[in-house]
Amino acid sequence: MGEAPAFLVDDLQNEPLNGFELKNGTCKTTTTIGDKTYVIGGADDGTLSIEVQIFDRSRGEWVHPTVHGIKPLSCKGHSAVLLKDRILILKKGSKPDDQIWFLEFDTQYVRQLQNNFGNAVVVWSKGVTGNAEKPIVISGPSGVGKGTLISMLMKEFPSMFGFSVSHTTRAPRNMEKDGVHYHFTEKSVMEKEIKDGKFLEFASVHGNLYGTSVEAVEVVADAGKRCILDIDVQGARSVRASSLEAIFIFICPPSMEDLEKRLRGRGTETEEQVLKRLRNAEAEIEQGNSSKIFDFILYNDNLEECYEKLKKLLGLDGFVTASPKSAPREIILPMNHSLSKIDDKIIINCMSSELEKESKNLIMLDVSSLKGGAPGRTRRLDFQAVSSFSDGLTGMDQFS
Ligand SMILES: Nc1nc2c(ncn2[C@@H]2O[C@H](COP(=O)(O)OP(=O)(O)O)[C@@H](O)[C@H]2O)c(=O)[nH]1
Ligand SMILES: Nc1ncnc2c1ncn2[C@@H]1O[C@H](COP(=O)(O)OP(=O)(O)O)[C@@H](O)[C@H]1O
Repeated sequence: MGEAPAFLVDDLQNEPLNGFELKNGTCKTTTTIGDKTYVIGGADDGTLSIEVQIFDRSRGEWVHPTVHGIKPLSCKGHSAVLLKDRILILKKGSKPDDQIWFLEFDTQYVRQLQNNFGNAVVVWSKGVTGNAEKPIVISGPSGVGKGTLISMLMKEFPSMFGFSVSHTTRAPRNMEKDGVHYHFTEKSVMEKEIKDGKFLEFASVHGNLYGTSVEAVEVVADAGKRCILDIDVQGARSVRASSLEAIFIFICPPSMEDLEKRLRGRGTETEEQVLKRLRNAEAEIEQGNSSKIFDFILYNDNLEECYEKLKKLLGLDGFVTASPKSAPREIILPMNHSLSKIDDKIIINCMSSELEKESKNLIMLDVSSLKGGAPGRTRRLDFQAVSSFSDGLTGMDQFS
């Protein structure tokens, strides 16, 4: 049982409204789900950092949940709306790319963490507008050409794809840069971070530890790009079992002889490492072909042909890189706003905003097609400006 200011308990008991903003100047909101009230907002130490506490009404006590995910930066205030398995948080006066957040309390990922950590768990996930697509997981034995194919894709479509930079305990190769190819790290540091739940997946591969941090995937989504993960079969299996929706592609060599030639030709490994990678390759190819993990298997015989097939399955064949569209209009939610919810539409009534000059004082946030969520960002949010309800919600401007 944790300590929390007594006045909050009184406030909670008197004001059980969802999304209610406590009027005691602490910039907190409360959201009640069953016998639990989630109190979200400024810490009691006077800072505006966003903390989460749960008041268990049936037991009359405070619960301090384990909070996962990268939490939102402090803000001057926020409003909250309860959705099915998460609370939508709209930050006031924050930048457009930092104003929509979700606190998940009953999603698949939360339940998974709850099983691992055994107490109350909540997870933050930022909301991103637009149509960012599912991440792509690429696996295959060492030397098959994964890195080469990924580089080709990122070079041809720089604004479309972003690479998930893994952590590894292996030593950097000559041309590899820390933070670009990998986050090169100490084993003890990485093990501690794994224990703290910072990794989406991890595996021991060819004698070293490799892992994808939640942050690695989130920074790509934040940049509005589609995330590419280059991970081994064990990692792919873990991601498949996680709640991160992705497309899984396995790259196969034409033969073991070709694989050996490529691996030796690359000249980055010692003889001992080459032999270890070749030994592991047989089992990886076997699993890649037989397991149900992968949606697609591509043979990388002729590089150009394989690349064309990869583009085709990603829907990029014949894709002409379009001239950049005019930047989407951005809106900043005003400090002074109120919320209501009609089915899957959140109506934000702006008391004072730029939009008022255009006599558009309502913003509608459509949450009907939300995708993704923790670990990773929550995608497919759609903002629209509405003049008033008398419009019948027609004639709306798209903001995403
Ligand atoms: N599970 C997992 N595997 C990874 C990760 N990053 C890289 N790998 C895999 O680790 C293996 C070795 O990678 P690396 O040492 O860069 O050698 P390469 O495969 O020869 O390029 C490859 O199968 C990668 O796909 C990760 O974050 N998680
Ligand atoms: N289709 C291909 N034919 C011949 N060589 C290839 C082909 N694809 C990749 N390579 C070469 O094989 C080596 C290993 O490729 P790389 O992309 O580093 O593999 P991985 O990332 O899977 O370990 C590199 O020297 C690369 O230039």
